Amino acid sequence: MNIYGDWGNVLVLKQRLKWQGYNPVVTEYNPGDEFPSDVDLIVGGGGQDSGQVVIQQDLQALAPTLRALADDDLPMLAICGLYQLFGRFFKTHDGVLIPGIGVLDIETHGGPDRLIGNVLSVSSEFGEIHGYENHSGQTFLGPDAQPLAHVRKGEGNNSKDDTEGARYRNVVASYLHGSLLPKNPAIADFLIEKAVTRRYGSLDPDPLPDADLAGLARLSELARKHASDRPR
Ligand SMILES: NC(=O)CC[C@H](N)C(=O)O
Repeated sequence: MNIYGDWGNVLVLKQRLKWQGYNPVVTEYNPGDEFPSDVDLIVGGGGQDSGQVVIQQDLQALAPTLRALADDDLPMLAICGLYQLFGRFFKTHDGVLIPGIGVLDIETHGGPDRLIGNVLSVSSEFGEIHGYENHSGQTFLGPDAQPLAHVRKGEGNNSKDDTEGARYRNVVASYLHGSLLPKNPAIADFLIEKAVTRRYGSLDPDPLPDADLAGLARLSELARKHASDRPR
């Protein structure tokens, strides 16, 4: 799935890998496709309730593979609608029960109101995380799920606690679109580091000239600043 610019996450991972001297190959996956036998990183976006219903059967068929890969420390990024389906289930506001794949110990209940707006959250791993949320689902973490971050502005997982997203091994899950990674390169670099070290044993980036590095850091800083100045 892909909504509110989530494809930007793929572009960021691709570009940052290229800057580090790697040659990433992106394989798009749609329901019914053959699942690639050899993957280093899985990225999935959000979707409307109807889109989640469309993919559910295929996702269930992939569940054992995805659970095994997550347990084998494959890095994954799951945003919003896919984040919900990485959990136990999403029960929509209309009462439709969409089963999840149980990578994450979470459950999601659709509410009458949508949680919409810019979000600022803080994570001990990644610092400040900026993004945009738009969901009816209220997600609650079970004892085996860790939150990705704690919300300072906005709603996050639900309107009751201040958690946002979830973490499991090298799986990063978040409600935040925008897309997430251009404004939060620390998460992109975490996923890249895990993918590359899992395959090659170590990350050995080509050094970028200082001027390029400074320019790149300035761009993502500008994006973060712009996001943080936006009203909710
Ligand atoms: N932005 C999304 O991916 C929405 C997810 C889900 N359909 C919800 O509304 O909660």
